[in-house]
Amino acid sequence: MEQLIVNTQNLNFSYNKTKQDIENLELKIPKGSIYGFLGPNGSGKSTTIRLLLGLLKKNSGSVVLFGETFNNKTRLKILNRVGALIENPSLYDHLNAVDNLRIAANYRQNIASNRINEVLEVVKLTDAKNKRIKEYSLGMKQRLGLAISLLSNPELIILDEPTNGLDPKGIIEMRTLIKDLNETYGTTIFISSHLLSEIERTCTHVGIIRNGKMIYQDTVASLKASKGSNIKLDIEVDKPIEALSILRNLKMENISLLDDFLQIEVKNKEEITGIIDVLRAEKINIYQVSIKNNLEELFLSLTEN
Ligand SMILES: Nc1ncnc2c1ncn2[C@@H]1O[C@H](COP(=O)(O)OP(=O)(O)OP(=O)(O)O)[C@@H](O)[C@H]1O
Repeated sequence: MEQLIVNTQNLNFSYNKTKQDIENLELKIPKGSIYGFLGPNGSGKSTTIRLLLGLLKKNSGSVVLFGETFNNKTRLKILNRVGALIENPSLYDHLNAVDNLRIAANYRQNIASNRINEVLEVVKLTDAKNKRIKEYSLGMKQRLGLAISLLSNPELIILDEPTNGLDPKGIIEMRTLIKDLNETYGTTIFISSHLLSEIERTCTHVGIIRNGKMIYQDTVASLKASKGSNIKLDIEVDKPIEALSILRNLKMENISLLDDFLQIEVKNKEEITGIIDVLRAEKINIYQVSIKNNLEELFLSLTEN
């Protein structure tokens, strides 16, 4: 059986009596996975992370990390094996990366002096290590935050919305870094996001949370397999009503019209070429053909109230 790095059982928490913010949560993060924790805003991702790190006190249930139950006695021992980046890292703006890392290292136990250069290398900030943080981009700050969380060589890294606010370049750099850490060092990574596309690209496992309840938990491959095999298309044409009747005359099913778009469901990609050929032969101008992301639809249907 696969080893679980994080395992919560019947975890319950509420900020106040008016509502249950986390309800019977069973979070299961396998060793060596990149686990994406996905849910809309306010679904309970940050609260769960705070419960895992002992920053909030649960009402009931248990939190087991590395096979050990989290409590006052085991807290420090467990947290020594965890690195976390939650919200924006707190950095000293007027100091450079090396000094920031030195200060952070002083708060931790037994960090070897060469570890600072090692983590800078891992997050690809060696060339910028002497620059002051006020000259850093948000992406560089996030990577330095990650470097700080790597100082103690953690077996588990927890990242709360690590790509929030980053530009496309910053997002790609962070994504690559996460995958490299997982592949090179076997680090288990827990990453929260409200973006399915982010999780789909980076993660091996996924847990979907809504209103504090886990509503789906499996591998990303299983989630993709459950989306169904039909392909949904939107085709924008100049004469939508004519195009609709041409295709209906061909006995095509699953066609409808929304504004100037034909919405069609086909069984395979070859059918798409066939449809385009028929429409072009009838002098229908095609402006765009887009394939809908079925996974996105599945996520929405899972998370909609
Ligand atoms: N300090 C707090 N006091 C009271 N309620 C809170 C507090 N922090 C969060 N909540 C509530 O708890 C629920 C879960 O919030 P949480 O921040 O964990 O969600 P989230 O999934 O991380 O959302 P986001 O993506 O917006 O960060 C929400 O209903 C939120 O309003």
